[in-house]
Amino acid sequence: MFKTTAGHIARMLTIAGSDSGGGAGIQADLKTAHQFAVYGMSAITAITAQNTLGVQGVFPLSPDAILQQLRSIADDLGFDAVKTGMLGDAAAIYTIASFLTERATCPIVVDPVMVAKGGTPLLDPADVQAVIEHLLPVATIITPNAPEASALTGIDVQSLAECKAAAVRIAEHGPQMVVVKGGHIATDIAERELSVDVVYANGRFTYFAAPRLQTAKTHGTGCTFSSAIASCLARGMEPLAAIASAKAFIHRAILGARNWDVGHGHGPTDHSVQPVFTANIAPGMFYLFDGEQWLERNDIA
Ligand SMILES: Nc1ncnc2c1ncn2[C@@H]1O[C@H](COP(=O)(O)OP(=O)(O)OP(=O)(O)O)[C@@H](O)[C@H]1O
Ligand SMILES: Cc1ncc(CO)c(N)n1
Repeated sequence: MFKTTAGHIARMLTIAGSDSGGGAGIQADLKTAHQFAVYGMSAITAITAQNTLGVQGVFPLSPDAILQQLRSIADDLGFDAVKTGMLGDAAAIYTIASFLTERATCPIVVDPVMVAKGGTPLLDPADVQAVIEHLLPVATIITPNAPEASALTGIDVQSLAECKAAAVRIAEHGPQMVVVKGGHIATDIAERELSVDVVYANGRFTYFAAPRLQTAKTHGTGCTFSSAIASCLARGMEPLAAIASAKAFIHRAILGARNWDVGHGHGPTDHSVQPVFTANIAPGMFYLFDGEQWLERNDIA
């Protein structure tokens, strides 16, 4: 599938929570890295007892346990990109942000995980300010969903216009690129129901859209998307091309699992689908994924 230079394999480190159900968190991240032919490593921040119906328990690890994992990885294996997911609380955020400031010289994708799909908090709501003050400044790319973009900005994000406004506000805190994901927002463009991810960087918006899939099998979509971006960055891809590849991958992964019978609630996605790559992504354009390739759509920009 992929060719890697002899002796070299791109390495991606995920700093996130464990999902016993296997569809989100560390498990989704490592399955995704593997599918992009990237070597995956993990520093676990918390163990969750979780399935497709919800979260039954959350067991945070101490900042020291998190830091020791990070040091073990940095002292020996190294990494070409980092992704952060569920971090739990402000103490974990300070520890991880200081580690990344001292030891990471590679791209960092921050998925500011706050609440699981069923409504269980995965970050103490009082600690949103720690994300803003400590995590946003170290992020190369941040990938909030609509409720997370609302929590980070105070803007009630329910439409494309509000995604754009929130992206500009979040960028003021330091990340080089902001992706406000459209999974929670119904967007009708040219009479099609689309899931549109809004990307903001260097004063310009770029849009990645795909048809909205009518399915409840969306457990872990955000984790899969952000770890696909980090995997592509680890491979040396440009940020916009990495986001396009991740969007195509999550679209295919949702499609791939729509007839699965795994669990009784929000089922997981299929991480075994093939990635799709494109090199020709220009900032400022609107792109639509048709399941096979990206189409540039000037008419709906
Ligand atoms: N029904 C859908 N059809 C097509 N794409 C979708 C759908 N739901 C989500 N996506 C895509 O999946 C990616 C993740 O978006 P989403 O907003 O669901 O993240 P999330 O809420 O953080 O996910 P989670 O909390 O389950 O990990 C985005 O690229 C989004 O456009
Ligand atoms: C561990 C974990 N991280 C992130 C999410 C968000 O999907 C989840 N449900 N569980």
